[in-house]
Amino acid sequence: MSGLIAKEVTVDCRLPGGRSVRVLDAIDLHVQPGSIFGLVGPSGRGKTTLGRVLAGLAKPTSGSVTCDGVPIAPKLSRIGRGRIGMVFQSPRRSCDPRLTLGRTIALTAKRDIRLDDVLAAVALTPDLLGRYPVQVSDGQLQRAAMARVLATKPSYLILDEPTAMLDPATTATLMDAVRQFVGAGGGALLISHDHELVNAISDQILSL
Ligand SMILES: Nc1ncnc2c1ncn2[C@@H]1O[C@H](COP(=O)(O)OP(=O)(O)OP(=O)(O)O)[C@@H](O)[C@H]1O
Repeated sequence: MSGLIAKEVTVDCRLPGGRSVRVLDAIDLHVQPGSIFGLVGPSGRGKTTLGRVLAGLAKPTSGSVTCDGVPIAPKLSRIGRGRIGMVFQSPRRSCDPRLTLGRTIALTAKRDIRLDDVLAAVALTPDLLGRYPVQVSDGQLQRAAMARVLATKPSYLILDEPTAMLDPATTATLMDAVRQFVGAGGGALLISHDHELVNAISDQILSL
């Protein structure tokens, strides 16, 4: 079946002392191609954990994730790996400080990607490409992080609080890029504390 689909995803985490805590309990969700799925909920409810499981970055204790029928969890397939792109809250933590923005984007870009289109989608001007992360603002770096993910041509985007550190103008630019991605047939999961933003942009919302 098409879509990024979680079935009965359960995650238990170990605490110091060996005790285990259930972070996610049999969660189902379906991110359809061409749509935005909003994920909201109070701090500590497991939104990031679920995003990481959906991206294949963390294993669930039980349950499964498939991406257009390809397994992501419990076992991540090689084909599944490239289908999902994740944008994190902090671009400073997700971008290598030793690489210019241009190199950051080019390093994992698909060969046939039109870089100009990707840069235009996030309103990143070419003069910024020669700069290192320390030489740009958080908003500029987050747009580069988004460009890096778009340049891998994912089928699905998972955005974990991508606008938490950004001003309204940069937030609008990033959300426009998400709408454009979805308009071209991609599916997006937007994790955010910002209910107003999630309500405005999402086709479907799950509250954890
Ligand atoms: N490796 C871990 N070991 C133990 N507990 C963990 C681990 N990772 C996450 N947790 C716990 O799982 C719960 C969910 O964390 P998670 O970061 O997914 O929540 P969240 O909803 O994204 O929170 P926030 O909105 O504050 O980012 C938290 O209570 C956290 O303490």
